[in-house]
Amino acid sequence: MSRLLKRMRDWVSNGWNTSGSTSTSDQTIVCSSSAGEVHRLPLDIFIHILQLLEPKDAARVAAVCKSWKLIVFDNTLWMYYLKNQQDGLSILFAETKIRSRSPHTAIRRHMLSFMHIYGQRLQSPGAIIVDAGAGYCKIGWSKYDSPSVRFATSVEFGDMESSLDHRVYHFFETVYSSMHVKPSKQPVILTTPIGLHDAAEVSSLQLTKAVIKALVCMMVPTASIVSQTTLALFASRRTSGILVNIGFRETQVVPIVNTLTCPGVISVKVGGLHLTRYLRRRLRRRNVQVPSLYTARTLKENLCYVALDYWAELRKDTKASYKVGSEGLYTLNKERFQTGEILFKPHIAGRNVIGLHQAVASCINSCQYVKAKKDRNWYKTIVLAGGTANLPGLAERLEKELHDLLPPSISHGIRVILSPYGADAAWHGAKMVGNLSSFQKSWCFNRVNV
Ligand SMILES: Nc1ncnc2c1ncn2[C@@H]1O[C@H](COP(=O)(O)OP(=O)(O)OP(=O)(O)O)[C@@H](O)[C@H]1O
Repeated sequence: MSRLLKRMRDWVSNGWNTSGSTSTSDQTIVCSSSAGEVHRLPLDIFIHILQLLEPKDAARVAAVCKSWKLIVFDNTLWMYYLKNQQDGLSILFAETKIRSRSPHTAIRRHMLSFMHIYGQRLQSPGAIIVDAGAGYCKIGWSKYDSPSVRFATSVEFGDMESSLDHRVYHFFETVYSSMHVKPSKQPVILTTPIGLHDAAEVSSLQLTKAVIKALVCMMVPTASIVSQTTLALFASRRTSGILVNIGFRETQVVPIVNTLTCPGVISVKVGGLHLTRYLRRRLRRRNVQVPSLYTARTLKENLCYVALDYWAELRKDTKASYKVGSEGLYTLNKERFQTGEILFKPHIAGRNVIGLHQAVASCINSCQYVKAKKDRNWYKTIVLAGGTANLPGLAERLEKELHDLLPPSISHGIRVILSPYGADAAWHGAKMVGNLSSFQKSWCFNRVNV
């Protein structure tokens, strides 16, 4: 095998195929004599040898003869190369399921040339992703592994006294200067809703206009604006399911079918900030002084979890400690699971809203008759995203509550899945979109500088 591989590498590096045609006498000699032993190999072994070559070398091998060209151009080889990259499964998912923004123009797999897709992905400039959540903004280039810059969104939207246009412009200036890129060099993907601190005062149309104005002023070449929840679902390699985003100030339960949000979205005004405040209040009641919300947040993120059975948990010793910087060691007991409990019983934190399990059950009831392509039970997959979804035990508890709440005919087969990316789920969904071979053609609906 290694001898054959070496010979193939030699053919490639000696430039037998530089003309790109199979009709020269030299190339005929390659096919009929030097390549003779390769021609006798079973096809799968020949493909395996090709897989050991660099993709650019495999592409050159195609010029040796017609039968090699057929094998090299076949999708099997290029799907292998795509799958073997970092995040290969996500790349294949993206290129086959979300190439087109509209699910109605989905292209069949056998009509795609994966060799072409591979080449286009190499040439793609990627995109700057701006996921401006209500609490935290995550920014990075789509070719990075994860967001490279994070900051509190409200801080960078600037002075509350200045005009909306000015604040949005200031925000994008911060984005580009922190990324050290010129706005005119890269397309941008912006997730919605944009977490402008006082968004209630501003209509989404006003905000969109201000965003487009800022991007035009900055000469951004193209832009794409996509919903956070749809992107978070993509990040778990799905196009249908119920996406539960536990955000900064609220939780959204969003039914998505074949990439489109369908009626039945439920918003509950409980988010990570409420859990942090509740933990701080409970600790103060025990005379534990927590100087800042930042400290409470750190304790929450490092010590809190969700109990599978709340009443059984109360009978256990659940003490655990955590050192917060120079402030010292904090010891939490029941607060460790009582904090997350407000997701299911918001009234204990003084919030007059329904619990997470009730919101999800209500969403399931309202959308279970919507049909998804090839998946009758799409609504039985519930994907948890957002920072608070990282609380250990949350997925198991929600699944248990749903089984208790819904009739067996509906609850049978329900699965609650944790997004692999937590708070960064929307960013990672945007990364899939921004690196697509079809990104600029299919997803950038607006050439903002014309
Ligand atoms: N490991 C963790 N455990 C518990 N909570 C966490 C963890 N990591 C992050 N969080 C919480 O998640 C919240 C922020 O979530 P996220 O970044 O998803 O919000 P956002 O994107 O700004 O909000 P939105 O989705 O509403 O726009 C914070 O309250 C943070 O404390």
